[in-house]
Amino acid sequence: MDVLRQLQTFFWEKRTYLLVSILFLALATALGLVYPNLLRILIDDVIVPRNFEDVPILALTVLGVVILKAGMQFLHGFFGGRLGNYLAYRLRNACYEKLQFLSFRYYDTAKTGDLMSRLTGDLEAIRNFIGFGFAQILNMVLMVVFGAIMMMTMSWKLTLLTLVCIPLLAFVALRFESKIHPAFQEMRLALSSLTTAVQENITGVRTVKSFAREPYEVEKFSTRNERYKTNQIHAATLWSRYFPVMEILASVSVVLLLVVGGRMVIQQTLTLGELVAFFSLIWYIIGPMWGLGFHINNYTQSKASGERVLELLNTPVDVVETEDPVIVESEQVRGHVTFESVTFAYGNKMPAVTDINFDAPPGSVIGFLGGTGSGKSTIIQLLMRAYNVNSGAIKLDGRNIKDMGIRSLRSQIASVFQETFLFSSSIRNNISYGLKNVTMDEIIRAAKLAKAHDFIMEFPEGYDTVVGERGMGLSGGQKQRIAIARALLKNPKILVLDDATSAVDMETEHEIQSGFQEVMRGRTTFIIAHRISSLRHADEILVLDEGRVVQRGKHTELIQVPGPYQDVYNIQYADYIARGKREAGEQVNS
Ligand SMILES: Nc1ncnc2c1ncn2[C@@H]1O[C@H](COP(=O)(O)OP(=O)(O)OP(=O)(O)O)[C@@H](O)[C@H]1O
Repeated sequence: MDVLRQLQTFFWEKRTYLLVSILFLALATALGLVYPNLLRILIDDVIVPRNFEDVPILALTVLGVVILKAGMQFLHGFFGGRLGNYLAYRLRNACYEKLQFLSFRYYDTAKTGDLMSRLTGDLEAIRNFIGFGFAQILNMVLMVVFGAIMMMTMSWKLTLLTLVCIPLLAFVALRFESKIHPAFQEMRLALSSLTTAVQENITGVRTVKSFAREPYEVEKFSTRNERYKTNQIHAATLWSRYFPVMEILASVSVVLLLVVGGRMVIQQTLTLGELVAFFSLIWYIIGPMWGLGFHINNYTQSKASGERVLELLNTPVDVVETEDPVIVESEQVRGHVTFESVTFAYGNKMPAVTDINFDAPPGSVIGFLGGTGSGKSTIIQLLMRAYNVNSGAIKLDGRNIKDMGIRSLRSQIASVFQETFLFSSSIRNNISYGLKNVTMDEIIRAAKLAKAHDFIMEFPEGYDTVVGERGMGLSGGQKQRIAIARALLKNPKILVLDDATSAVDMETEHEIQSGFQEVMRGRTTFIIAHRISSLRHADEILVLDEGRVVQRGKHTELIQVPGPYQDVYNIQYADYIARGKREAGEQVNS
């Protein structure tokens, strides 16, 4: 019920839809009670006394009731549908909004398939239950109550006899529910693992093919498909057993009624019309019992779905703004970044970075070098406040970034990451992503600086070329150049190049970097690179190892001292150094 109470806030505004929908369903149910009475009148007052002149009026009454009932049912469906759709619409928007604001920490462990199923299957279950299921459960109660009252007015003895069968029917229905519910849950899990297999296979199709793992993938899918099939067959078997059992039980009550009711008619304590009316009323009692298992199952499933959706909506966001965050305008920002004894760990793991200190005055270039997993990207993530630091402080223009508005901070930073994400839209939209009122000239200028203009113009549709999901149809280097153009267009005070030129060849890297020299002017730039050629012009280079700064200084200083920087230099410049030595030797010899 707590789930319902929480969901209530999402449809409370339209609660009249719920009330009206229930009201019309109750009216339709009440109108249904007219049929058995009409039958009674037909037999007792028309057929037996042979008053056939009343037949047309009775037929017209039946027609009127049918039309009226159909109208009520339509209105119930109409308002129920509106309510369910309104709720699903609000929940979908709320979930999507939540997904936008959830912290990076959440996404570190989130599963795409699971999130997708919350936004689709679970929302659908909630929509159905609030729109229809809830009213149906109330209606079941109404049918039993209305039906029993009506029966009482005819014969209390027969009514009690009918009601005696109810516990038995309810018992079977509940037993069925307790079996079908886990079967359905198992089916959902099996389906989820099936869709995950498909999703991962499509996403990782290149890896699968390069390892020639197609037969293994087919086998994996087939096993999961087999599990899904077995679950479906199990559920179908349960269903097919349920109905005959319920039918037999219901027939037993019908037989009992026939025996006892028939005797009462013979003894003239019940009219024939009343007995026939009783027989049609019995479905008012048995019908809801048949549906009991289904409705309870529907309720528990929707409740579980509601919990899953609410769990997402109630997930705490760990990076939050202070009560009164400082909002800085781009024009006021100078881009002075300082890290003061910053230490940070992901979850309960060992710190990813420990005691990081540096000062990056406006317009300076800071380079990071270090082996894989040494903490370079983590430093950048912390600067963007993707995570809160565990200790120490990160400052922008002397102000701790945790006191700043998150949007205001991030809008000062443009990043180009190792992995480029392009939206399935035109190249133009991808370059101008997140920016308003950008002219085509500005886009072209940024693309030219990123050395992307020429290859874009080679496409027949130029900047209007639509790139597919994950930037299909473009090479790694081309995607990266589009991402660089996107960052340059943002015109930020702080530029982050996280292995930004890793996917382009040396020559293009050189070209892009000469473009960078121009755009980096006046911006504080952080460069993460594996190639020394990308870092040699930095004002300060920090060499990291296992999250700690092990060397720092300028390129010219670092190559002089033995240490990791010199080692990397010696490896990357082996040819160059050997050539230098050869030339020096030749000069000495000559
Ligand atoms: N999202 C995350 N959740 C948990 N641990 C993480 C996460 N990201 C990185 N780490 C861990 O933090 C440490 C530093 O990782 P980081 O990505 O900063 O290294 P890096 O120097 O940028 O490496 P690379 O050059 O391979 O990109 C590693 O031990 C890594 O396993």
